[in-house]
Amino acid sequence: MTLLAVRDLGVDFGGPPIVDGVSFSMKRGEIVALVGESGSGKSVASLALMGLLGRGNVTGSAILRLNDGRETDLARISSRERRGVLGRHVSMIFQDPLSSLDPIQTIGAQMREVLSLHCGLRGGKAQARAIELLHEVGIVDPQACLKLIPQRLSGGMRQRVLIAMAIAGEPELLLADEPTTALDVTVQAQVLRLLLSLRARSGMGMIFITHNLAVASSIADRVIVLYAGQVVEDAPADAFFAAPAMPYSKALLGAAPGIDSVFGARRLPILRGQVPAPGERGVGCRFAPRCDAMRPTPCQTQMPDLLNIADGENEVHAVRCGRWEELAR
Ligand SMILES: Nc1ncnc2c1ncn2[C@@H]1O[C@H](COP(=O)(O)OP(=O)(O)OP(=O)(O)O)[C@@H](O)[C@H]1O
Repeated sequence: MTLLAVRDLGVDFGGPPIVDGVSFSMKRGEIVALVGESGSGKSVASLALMGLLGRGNVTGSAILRLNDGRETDLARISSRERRGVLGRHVSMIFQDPLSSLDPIQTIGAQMREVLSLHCGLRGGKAQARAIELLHEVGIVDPQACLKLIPQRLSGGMRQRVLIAMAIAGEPELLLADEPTTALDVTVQAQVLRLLLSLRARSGMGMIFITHNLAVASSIADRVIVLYAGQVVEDAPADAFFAAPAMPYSKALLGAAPGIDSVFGARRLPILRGQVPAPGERGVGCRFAPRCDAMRPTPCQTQMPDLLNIADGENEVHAVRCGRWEELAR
């Protein structure tokens, strides 16, 4: 069953569009990795689809189907509605847990605030639930942790605390923006395992933004590649890692051998050239200037559509390349 349907999402801040025509769907409980080089629009697209950008900057829709069957368009949500949705139906965690936590308040005070806001719990009930949540995210001594300020915790512990806060309201959708990037590799693997176990237990869907293909292959059911503000490939993770169809995806994977677990974690390899800035995109394929398979026609003259090339009727493996069929032979 569909959890989120993003249609034709676009973002501009008064200049040329930063993100345009982004469409994808995700199912309940699915983990989608949103990958792409720096500047490809991952953060801007995800803020837009969480309703965190001004409505004047966003076009298109991001329809979230809530557990109770109601639907809400996150891209067009009012600030009043947003207060009822954030924390309860959608939650977020970011790369740097320290900047997401208040440095002078104890973890206990911050967790009680979240539990009061999103779950209506106060006093002893909030305390008990905070302990339960910290326990759930693998903190060995929750009572001691509640008394500490964030500075006293390790990076991995802080990220666990933030995850505990993010799941307090039992959201249907968690957006995780590079949540393991600042952590060392062993802790990174622990946090990924934790997120996988939370998904298994709660059925929460996740959009996982990452630069790191090893992380994506460790956690994702589906991979969506963003390039210069557009989706260029959207595929089940198995198909993506076995046989990517878009030359950009092939280049990324080809330049990052041995992707099989987070223990071999590395960031996206550097390909020649750069992602074109929003004002510097040509009329054709945006990857054409960097593509080894580029032909002047159609690559430079025509923007390829995002085409579903999956065999099965209900499957999606979409690719934005005018030559994908030739290249697959
Ligand atoms: N508030 C803003 N006003 C104008 N341009 C912006 C704004 N925020 C981001 N951009 C531009 O949007 C483009 C995409 O940025 P975004 O942060 O979404 O990329 P990203 O893929 O998340 O990169 P990274 O992985 O480095 O975070 C960049 O060219 C950036 O300069």
